[in-house]
Amino acid sequence: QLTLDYYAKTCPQFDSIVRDISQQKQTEFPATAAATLRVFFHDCAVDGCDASILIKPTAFNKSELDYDINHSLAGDAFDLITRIKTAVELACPGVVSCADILATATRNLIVITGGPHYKVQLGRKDSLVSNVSNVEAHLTRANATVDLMINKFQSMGFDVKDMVVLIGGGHTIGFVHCKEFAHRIFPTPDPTMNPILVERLRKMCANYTSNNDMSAFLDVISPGNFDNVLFKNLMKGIGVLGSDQLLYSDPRTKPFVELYANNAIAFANDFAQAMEKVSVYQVKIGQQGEVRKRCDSINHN
Ligand code: HEM
Ligand SMILES: [Ca+2]
Repeated sequence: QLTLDYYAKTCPQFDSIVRDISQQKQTEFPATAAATLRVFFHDCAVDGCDASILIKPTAFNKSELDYDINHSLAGDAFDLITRIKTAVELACPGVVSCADILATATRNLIVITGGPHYKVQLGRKDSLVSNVSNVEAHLTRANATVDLMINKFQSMGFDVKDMVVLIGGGHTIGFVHCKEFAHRIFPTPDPTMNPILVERLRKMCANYTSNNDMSAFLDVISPGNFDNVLFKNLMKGIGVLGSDQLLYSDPRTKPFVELYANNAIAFANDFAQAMEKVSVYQVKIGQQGEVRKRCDSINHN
């Protein structure tokens, strides 16, 4: 089973290495926290937190990264994990899994950006496979219905309240590309979006078909701070992502949006608890996995 002090004897430097490099990278590249949190969620949701998302596609294997939703995962996250893995391998070769690095770095970055602390159990093994065909059943798109979202989270063992706190926490930092919300502003505006925001986003995204990089903040008010402001935004009709804004229209999810908008402490506590649960979702232990030599490829023995 997983334990909090898994590396105490075999890699006592683990915590300080992950902490220092996460801090450095976030200072240098402030998009790192959101990038890493999204990669972590996309890893855990597909066959558990086993670093399967980090495997690069090869000529012989279409990996999870070949799935279109995963094309927009940001490079800063992968770079961070490579940096940490390199340092950890120098200090304690062959001991620390990529899955543990990703889980721990994600927690640290949430704390660095102002979010709550939670404990990360350790001892995950890295996956022996990463297959593009495993992704479809587990991740949802920007145009998802609330029914679909509830179903997918339920299949992971998360109830509606967990789902709302995870999505609202996940989307309190980071970016969304124009193509993900273009249908809400062109040609006819989505009536649930505040008209001033519609105008602003229309200007920002005017050239989005020719410039695919155009993006907006998911939380237009406090994009760099890990806080409960996204929930307040949804109550004002200034959510950017359609699937986020729907959480305030559906009677099953609306009460939780209101709860978290009005209670920052409840948000912090419930988010921490839900992330602790995500972090141990379907983890591999013992012979179910390996400690990868490089995080982007499965070991060749
Ligand atoms: C139904 C559930 C969800 C849907 C439909 C969804 C959808 C999306 C979409 C469309 C984007 C924008 C991607 C882009 O344009 O590059 C995004 C970004 C993001 N998502 Fe989610 N998401 C969901 C749940 C979550 C959860 C549970 C978390 C974490 C706990 C999360 C964390 C993030 C983060 C941090 C970003 C910003 C990434 C960055 O700036 O690099 N999402 N999500
Ligand atoms: Ca996985």
